[in-house]
Amino acid sequence: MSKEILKVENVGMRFNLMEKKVDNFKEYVIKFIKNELRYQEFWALKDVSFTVNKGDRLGILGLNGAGKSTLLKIIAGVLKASEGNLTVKGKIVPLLELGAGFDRQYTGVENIYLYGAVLGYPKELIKEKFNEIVEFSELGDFIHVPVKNYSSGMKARLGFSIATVMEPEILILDEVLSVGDAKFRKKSEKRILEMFDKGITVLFVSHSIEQVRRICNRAIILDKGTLVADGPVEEICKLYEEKFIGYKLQY
Ligand SMILES: Nc1ncnc2c1ncn2[C@@H]1O[C@H](COP(=O)(O)OP(=O)(O)OP(=O)(O)O)[C@@H](O)[C@H]1O
Repeated sequence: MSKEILKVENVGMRFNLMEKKVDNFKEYVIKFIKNELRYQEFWALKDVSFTVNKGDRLGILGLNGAGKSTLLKIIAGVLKASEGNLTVKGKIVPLLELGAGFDRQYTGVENIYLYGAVLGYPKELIKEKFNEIVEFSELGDFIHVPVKNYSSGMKARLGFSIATVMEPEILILDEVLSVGDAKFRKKSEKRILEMFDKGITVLFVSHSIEQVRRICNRAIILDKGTLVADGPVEEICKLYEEKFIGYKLQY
């Protein structure tokens, strides 16, 4: 019998958007004191419900601004939902904005420990996996250089190497298979595919429908913050191509 690992129930996310533009912090403070700040409510997600079973590889489709990243951030615990419930039964590793958690002043070596701690890995475990992380990142001597001197691809490579060295139960991938150069992309996709063989659960956001078809067994569609379809990957991708993109892609 399939085991439920994630349950999203009636989740909603409200952002408060400033009605008028505030140019600087001083103006913000003055308006705040005078109680002149006016906000407009914006629901990025509304009443979203679905469940994910262990071993499911769920693709999340939707046009720009549909709410995909917001949903993943809520599941990862980066954002707190304004309403609804979330039940997670397993260790999550979110690959959202790779390297976003790095401290620019510190070297790659120092950031391995820092970022590892952010992901909840014990220090001993990071020590044990240290060489493997450095080797996979292919940064060579740059591992001793402050991260502020890295290119964006180098940061993403180090972030990916740290986050995937341990095996999580749920892996969240937000457009991360498109980072780095072609060689690293191939290598990172191989590492992810190896994790799949071990029955890992995956939540996957990509604008590449071809990649969703290749990686996922199930998919959902978000449209302006609402879940509008949920089913087997082929059926949902076809629906998305017809109803949202307006034509069938060649792949
Ligand atoms: N911190 C925030 N404050 C206000 N609005 C936000 C915030 N974060 C996201 N939004 C809004 O929520 C909506 C959903 O954004 P989200 O990034 O989840 O979309 P997405 O489906 O991931 O889009 P894309 O495909 O372009 O990455 C957008 O309209 C966005 O402007």
